[in-house]
Amino acid sequence: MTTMIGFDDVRLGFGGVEVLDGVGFGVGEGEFVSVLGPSGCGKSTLLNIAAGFLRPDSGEATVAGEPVTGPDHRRGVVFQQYAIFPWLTVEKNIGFGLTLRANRRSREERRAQVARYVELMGLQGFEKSLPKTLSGGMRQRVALARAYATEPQVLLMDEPFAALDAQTREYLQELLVETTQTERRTTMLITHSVEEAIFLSHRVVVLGNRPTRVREVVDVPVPFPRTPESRLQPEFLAVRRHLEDLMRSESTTSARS
Ligand SMILES: Nc1ncnc2c1ncn2[C@@H]1O[C@H](COP(=O)(O)OP(=O)(O)OP(=O)(O)O)[C@@H](O)[C@H]1O
Repeated sequence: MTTMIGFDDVRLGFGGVEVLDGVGFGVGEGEFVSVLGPSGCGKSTLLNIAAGFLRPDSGEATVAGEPVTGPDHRRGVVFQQYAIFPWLTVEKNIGFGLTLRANRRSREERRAQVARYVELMGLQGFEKSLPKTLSGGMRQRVALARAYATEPQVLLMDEPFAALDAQTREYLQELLVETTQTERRTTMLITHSVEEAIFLSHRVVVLGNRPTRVREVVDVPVPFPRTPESRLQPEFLAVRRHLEDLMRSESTTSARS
């Protein structure tokens, strides 16, 4: 499998405190990989390195085989806080990336692409709405639609559902898992939720405590298509138990140190 997102011995510290201590793993083409780890272990830092917002002290991140040296419109990023423009309507937000030079499309293509992602994210009827009139869950659907609409090489998602209530969060996980089954974009997702990581991913990368390395990479043998019932399958429950044990042992280690 071609590696689309790669971390090779990535090290980074802040003000003399070592955070990432030689992190290495890859995300294959079309793969969905979640990154779990104790609070403050450097998950967001890792994502920011892949996005080109931060440079490692040593080691390298690559996207599609090229070293990451700075931000690039071919990477779609979704954050916890709504990364959408409050002054643009839903459809203008979704189409925004398609007006930029790197991803520019004709007006017709833009219209078709926006309509496609409005539909995939269930935003029909809200095309002309402004973000302030939408619920938190709908705003995140706009952010996802905008990230997908440019058909990026890779998608990088940092806790996209963390600010949402439990029910909305589950609904968006279901919407995202459906989308990934039709879109197959290489995706790296940062999350605190074991359940979310399993439900969405082919594999889960577990990071350890600072100074941080990869503790384990866990395959998720839950078949696709995934549905709400997948959460009850024995394979799902077995992976959940394993990941919860790993996370628990990491938090015990950190409490002792
Ligand atoms: N720009 C920065 N300057 C100084 N320290 C930073 C900076 N960014 C992150 N850190 C520190 O690096 C460590 C890792 O932060 P990061 O946000 O990547 O962790 P995280 O695993 O995503 O955390 P959480 O799970 O709490 O969201 C933390 O101790 C944080 O305080």
